[in-house]
Amino acid sequence: MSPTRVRVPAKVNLHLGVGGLRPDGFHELVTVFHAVGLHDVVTVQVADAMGVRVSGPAAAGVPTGSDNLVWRAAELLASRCRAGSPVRVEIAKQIPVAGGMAGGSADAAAALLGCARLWGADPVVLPELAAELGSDVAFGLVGGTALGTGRGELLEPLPTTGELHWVLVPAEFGIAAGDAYRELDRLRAEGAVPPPALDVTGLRAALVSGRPDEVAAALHNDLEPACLSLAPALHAVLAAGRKAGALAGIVSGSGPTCAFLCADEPAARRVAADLPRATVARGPVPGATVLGR
Ligand SMILES: C[C@@](CO)(OP(=O)(O)O)[C@H](O)COP(=O)(O)OP(=O)(O)OC[C@H]1O[C@@H](n2ccc(N)nc2=O)[C@H](O)[C@@H]1O
Ligand SMILES: Nc1ncnc2c1ncn2[C@@H]1O[C@H](COP(=O)(O)OP(=O)(O)O)[C@@H](O)[C@H]1O
Repeated sequence: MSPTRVRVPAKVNLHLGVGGLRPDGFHELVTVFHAVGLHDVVTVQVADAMGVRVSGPAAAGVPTGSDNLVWRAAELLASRCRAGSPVRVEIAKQIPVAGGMAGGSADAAAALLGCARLWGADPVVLPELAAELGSDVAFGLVGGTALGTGRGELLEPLPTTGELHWVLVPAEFGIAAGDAYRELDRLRAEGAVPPPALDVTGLRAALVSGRPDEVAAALHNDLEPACLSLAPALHAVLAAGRKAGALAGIVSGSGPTCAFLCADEPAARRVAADLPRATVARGPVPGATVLGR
C-alpha cells in the first residue's frame, strides 16, 4: 500500500487568556488559535513494526520512540478502531520544537488523519482522540482561525477577512508549556501580573474587519509575562521586531518563538531581513491536509 502524506501547519495564539487552574492540572482557557504557513509533513506507511523517523531543519531533539506524539496518536487510533497494522511515520520537521507553535500537536493531528486514511477508519472519531492526546491537537485537525475554550480542545471556527502577514522568530532554546503555566501561577500568587484576559470581543471584530492594524492592537498573551520571566532575552527580540517596523509583536503561546504582525507582505519581508533566524508566514491556512501522491 502506498504511503499517505499529510501537511500540517504551526499555530500562533492571537489571544491567550489563561483562567484558573482546574482540578485536573490544566488551566481554563479562552484562546484564539491561528494557523500559519509554516508546515511539517508527516508520512505514514505500513511497516513490519512501529517506527518514527524525523528529518528537516527543526529535527534536533525530537524523540523517535514511543514518546513521540505521532506514535501515541497511531496507537490510540489503532486501539479505538480495533484495526491498524504497524506503521512507519516520517516527520519532515520545520516547526520549531518546544517553540510555542504546537508542532508536536500538529504532527499528532497529521498522524491521526494519515493513519485513518491508511486504515480506512472513520475520521469522525478524530477530534475526540485528538483531545485525548493534547490540548492543541484538535486545532491541528481544523486549522484556520478558531476560538479555543476548555483546556483549548473545544473549538469554534471564527470568521476572518483577508490574510495576515507574520514574521516568526524562533529561539535557540525551548520552553515547556507546563513550565510557562507554572511560572504564570507563581507570578499570580505574588500579584505580579494583571488578571486573566478572557474577553475576545475586540479581536473577533478586528478579524472580521480584515485590518491588520486593528488585529495588531487586539493581540494578547497572558502567558507572555511568564515567558519573559523564564527567558528575559525575549524582551530584546520583541523590541527588535517592533523597531524593525512590525505593527505588533507577541510571544507565541508558551514561547519562546516571537510572532510579529506586519501591515502586508513587503513589510513582513523587510522586518524579517532585520531579524536573525526570522521567517515569513501568512495566515490563516487550512489544518491537516492529505497531499496527493
Ligand atoms: C500553551 C499552549 C497554547 O496554545 O500551546 P503551546 O504554545 O505550548 O504550543 C497550550 O495551552 C499547550 O498545549 P499542549 O502543548 O498541547 O499542552 P498539553 O500537552 O495538553 O499540556 C502540557 C502541560 O501544559 C499545562 N497546560 C496545558 C494546557 C492548559 N489549558 N493548561 C495547562 O496548564 C499543563 O501543565 C500540562 O501538563
Ligand atoms: N512530533 C513531535 N514534534 C516535536 N516535539 C515532540 C513531538 N512528539 C513529542 N514531542 C515532545 O514534545 C515537546 C513539546 O513539543 P512542541 O509541540 O514542539 O512544543 P510546544 O508545546 O511549545 O508547541 C518536545 O520538547 C518533545 O520532547
